[in-house]
Amino acid sequence: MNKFPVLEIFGPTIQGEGMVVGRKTMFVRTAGCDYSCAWCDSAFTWDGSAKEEIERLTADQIIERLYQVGGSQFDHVTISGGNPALLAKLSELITPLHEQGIEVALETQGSRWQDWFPLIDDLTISPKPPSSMMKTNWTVLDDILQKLKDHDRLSHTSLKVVIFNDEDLKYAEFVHERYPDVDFYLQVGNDDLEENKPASLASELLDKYEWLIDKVVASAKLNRVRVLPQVHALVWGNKRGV
Ligand SMILES: C[S@@+](CC[C@H](N)C(=O)[O-])C[C@H]1O[C@@H](n2cnc3c(N)ncnc32)[C@H](O)[C@@H]1O
Ligand SMILES: Nc1nc2[nH]cc(C(=O)O)c2c(=O)[nH]1
Ligand code: SF4
Ligand SMILES: [Mg+2]
Repeated sequence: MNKFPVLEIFGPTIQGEGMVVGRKTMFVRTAGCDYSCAWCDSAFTWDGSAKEEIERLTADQIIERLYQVGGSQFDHVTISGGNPALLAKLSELITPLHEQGIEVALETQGSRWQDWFPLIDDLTISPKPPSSMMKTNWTVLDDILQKLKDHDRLSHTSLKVVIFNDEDLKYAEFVHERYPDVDFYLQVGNDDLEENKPASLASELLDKYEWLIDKVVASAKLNRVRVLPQVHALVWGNKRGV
């Protein structure tokens, strides 16, 4: 059995972002990322600061832990990271979850394809805008979306771009024009990752949400789109494990 690097297993909570926002879910957060976004809200998964907390678990052990933590109060698991798409054998986790009637979602940035992507029920691909300081490999992203289309999985797929500034909005317009058939989400960027008073953060983020809504409303290139904040950040701030 393969062992997967896991940093957190938590929930049930709600999915705070994107295509299934509000859905009651458990989270499995894997360690390691091929990116290092300037504003990553989960940098502990790749910057070495939590390396003592990384556990190497088999799929069976992850499922056992999910039930220990979540009881029988869940039927949906979201795999995030880090970049879980670095892990070749995740079907070992996804297939048994499906066999137990549990739906599986994935959060990834679209830098790597894995042959288990077509198994995912709610697949969020989140290419990174200029403010992240990362560079999108369009050949790879084109290939991922083509493969999902070939597997007839576009109805289970969404694109989600985090927005911090006008340049990011231009990037989002470009992404949406390139993949017009894929459901498209714009998400408020949180640039105050140190704030530990949820109420103060929520008030800042709601101002940014209003700014983003105004910008999207004014864009002729962003029509078949949805605009969302990170609901978990509004409710719990920058707290980990929620
Ligand atoms: C931490 S990432 C992990 C999954 C994968 N590496 C990715 O980036 O898609 C989960 C989601 O959080 C978003 N995110 C990260 N930092 C953020 C921030 N400061 N504000 C808003 N969204 C953020 C990412 O863009 C991504 O959509
Ligand atoms: N509640 C909640 N929703 C989320 N959606 C995406 C998350 C992530 O960090 O990938 C996340 C998270 O960490 N918590
Ligand atoms: S790709 Fe995701 S986990 Fe990796 S650095 Fe960027 S936001 Fe963080
Ligand atoms: Mg998060």
